[in-house]
Order: sequence, then structure tokens, then C-alpha cells
Amino acid sequence: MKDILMIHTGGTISMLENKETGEVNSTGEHPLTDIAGHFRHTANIHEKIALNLPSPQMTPHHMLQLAKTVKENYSNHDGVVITHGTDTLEETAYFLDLVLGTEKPVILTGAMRSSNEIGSDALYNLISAVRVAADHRAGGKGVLVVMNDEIHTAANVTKTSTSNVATFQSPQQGPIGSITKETVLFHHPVFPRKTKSVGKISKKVFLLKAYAGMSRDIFEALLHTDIDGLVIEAFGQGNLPKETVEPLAKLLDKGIPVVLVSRSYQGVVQPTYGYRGGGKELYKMGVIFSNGLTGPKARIKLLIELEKTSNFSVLQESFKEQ
Ligand SMILES: NC(=O)C[C@H](N)C(=O)O
Repeated sequence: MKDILMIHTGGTISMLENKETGEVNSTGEHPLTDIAGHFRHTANIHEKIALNLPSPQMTPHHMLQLAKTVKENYSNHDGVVITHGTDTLEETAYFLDLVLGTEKPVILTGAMRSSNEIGSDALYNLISAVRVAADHRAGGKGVLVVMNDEIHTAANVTKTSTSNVATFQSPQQGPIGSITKETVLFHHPVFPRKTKSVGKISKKVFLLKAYAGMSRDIFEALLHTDIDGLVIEAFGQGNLPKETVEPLAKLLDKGIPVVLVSRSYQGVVQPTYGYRGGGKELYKMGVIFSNGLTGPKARIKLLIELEKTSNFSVLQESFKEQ
């Protein structure tokens, strides 16, 4: 049997519902007691409580710490399962995917309903995650997310519903595998990815979302703020309101790298439109176009890259990678 390390970080999967108030919160302990008992026939489980945080409180510093914990424990285990709140699970998964170069399976999972709620997906997702972590075919695919009988890559997965247990989806390509009662199936290959090494997270990167009528004010404010980088979720193929162009150009002149992603659910940004604020103009100004990442994930990538360089060409190449 495989030796699987289970690292808990908190989130609904580690919470219980108060039956009187309906409130869901941590009790300070992991509620899935007798964890090892559930996996008697699947794997030997070794548990570690790294954090006990609702995931809105997760920061890139915690993610870096988690990466170090995983690295320190790789060699004595065949795979790792990390339990995590679903709100920022995709950011932690992507952070780990960028910085961990392992060939061993690293799986993140969580739950939409805490362990004592009716129809809880907590124990079910945990068991599924362990089954995938114990499967040698899950290795070499980067960090994976297992939820609701599906296997997703860290780069593509995103939380799409506030409460539905089928919340995690990969809008660009769908899941790469599925889990049935009998088996774990992989039906899509995963492209090789470049691993980044990072020793600290010290930069300040903001994320803005475009909206109809967005004015120059927020960009003006950023000109007077201490920032190292900016990610903008632009419209469609990568367009912004014309009013934002001038202050955006000033931010670029100050040497602040600006990465563009789309606020659309699917597709990539590209320099198509030639009108004022259109992608063509933004591209010529030196805005970096990302290849299909969501805003929060592009921000994670920029935070990591900026520890090494703020060189435009290097960043542009990095954001072209899958
Ligand atoms: N389902 C969840 O885990 C949501 C919770 N708010 C968290 O991210 O910690």
C-alpha cells in the first residue's frame, strides 16, 4: 500500500455545522476522526495539521510555507493530499503547481458542505483525493484538484458556484480525469510546465477588474501607491475603457509591469481591436497578455516572477507559457 501524507489547512472540509444556529465554523479539530480507518484498504495515511484557516484568510506567505512543508516531506511518501477551503483553493493549487517540481502526486481537495451537514461532500472528496494520490498515473501532471468525482489541473480549475458541490470546473478544457466507484480514469494528457523557484514573497501586486464606465481614478490612485505589479481583468479579448489608457501608460512608464487577463469565463486575451483602449493599443503600450489564466492566478504568477525579475521580455515569455 502507498504511503500518503495528508496535510490539513482548514476550510469547510475541516469545519462543522452548529445545529442550533446553522453557522459553519472550525471547532479547532479536524472533524473527520479516525481518518486512517477510512483508508484501511487504500493507503497508509500520515496526517499533518499545517494550518487551520478558513481559506479567505490564506495568503501567498502561507502558500510558500505549505510548499516548503510538502518539499520537506516528499521523500518519505508516495503522494500528498492537501485539504483546503474552497474559496482560495485554486490560488494555492496554482502556487504549488508553479513552485513544486515533483513527479509524485500532489492533490488538493476541499468540501462545499461540512462533515455533519446533510449530503456532505467532505469525507467523499477526501477519499477520492487519496485514491488519486495513490495512483501512480497522477504523478508528473503537476498539482491536481480532486472534487466531486473529477480531476482538474491547477492551472485551469476555478470555483464556479458559491454552494453547488459541482463548483470546481476547468472552463478552458474540462477535467483531465474522473473517479468512479471502481477506478480512477485519466482522459487528457497534461502539457509539461516550467517550475519556478521562490524563496520569499515580498512584492505588492494588485488585481483590478474592468467594468462599463470604469474611470481613470483608480489608475490615478495607483500612480501614488507603492506597487510592484498590476493584473487587470479586461473585457473580452483584452480591451479597456478609453479613459483608463492615459494613466495606465503612466504606470507602465514608471516601470510597473501590467498583466492583462480576460474577465470572460473562457478564452484568451489577444491584441485584436485597434480602437482607443482596444487590445492592440494596450499591447503596443507594453501590457503583458496572459494566456488564459484567471486574474487571481495571474496575480500569483506575477508575485512569484517578480521575486526574480521585472524584465518585460522575461515576464512576457513567462505569461505565454501554458
Ligand atoms: N467551502 C469552503 O471551504 C468555503 C470556506 N469559506 C473556505 O474557503 O474556507
